[in-house]
Amino acid sequence: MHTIKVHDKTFTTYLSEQQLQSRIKELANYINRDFEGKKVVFIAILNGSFMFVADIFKYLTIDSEVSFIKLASYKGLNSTGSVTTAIGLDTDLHAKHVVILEDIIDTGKTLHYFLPQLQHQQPASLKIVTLLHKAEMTQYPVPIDYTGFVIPNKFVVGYGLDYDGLGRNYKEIYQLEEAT
Ligand SMILES: O=P(O)(O)OC[C@H]1O[C@H](OP(=O)(O)OP(=O)(O)O)[C@H](O)[C@@H]1O
Ligand SMILES: Nc1nc2[nH]cnc2c(=O)[nH]1
Ligand SMILES: [Mg+2]
Repeated sequence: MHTIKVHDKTFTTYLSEQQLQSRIKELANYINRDFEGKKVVFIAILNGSFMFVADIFKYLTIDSEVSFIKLASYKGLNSTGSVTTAIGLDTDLHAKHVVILEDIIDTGKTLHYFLPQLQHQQPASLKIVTLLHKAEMTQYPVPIDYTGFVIPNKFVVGYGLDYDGLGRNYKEIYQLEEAT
């Protein structure tokens, strides 16, 4: 088991690079199958999703556009209770097939806040992909269509996910060590 230190906290390996990459390839294949012959606009939610989006995109074989938006709700280890939009949507989604790409769905607040803004544009279809889902924490209903891994209620970093701005630059995902 490998440990890393991010700020004042210690994290241990939870998902290896190999586990992540093979699951991401599977997710891409489901999307390729389900949207065969269609064009899809992927909406990537920054910052956390940047590595996931870069990797899943390499496995897509359908016509794929991408548009980035920046939402944030977390400070340190906890949800702040409010979601802010720092970079908004610049793409018209009317009658398009839209797929949201998230790194993690935890309380569900971020997407619960954002989904009505997308639905308002009346896309032809709207699906959600998340690499990680902290299922036992999700209090806001979010209709997830594709999940990489259901994970326990422990704070994770790496592979795009941060703890107070740091820790995004790892190929693996790490879990917070319990205080003893
Ligand atoms: O389901 P929720 O409880 O809303 O949590 C999920 C959100 O939290 C993280 O973003 P964060 O606010 O940390 O912003 P970041 O991606 O810029 O780190 C993550 O990328 C999701 O967007
Ligand atoms: N880095 C990180 N961001 C999150 N946002 C919501 N849950 C988490 C988590 O466990 N880790
Ligand atoms: Mg964050």
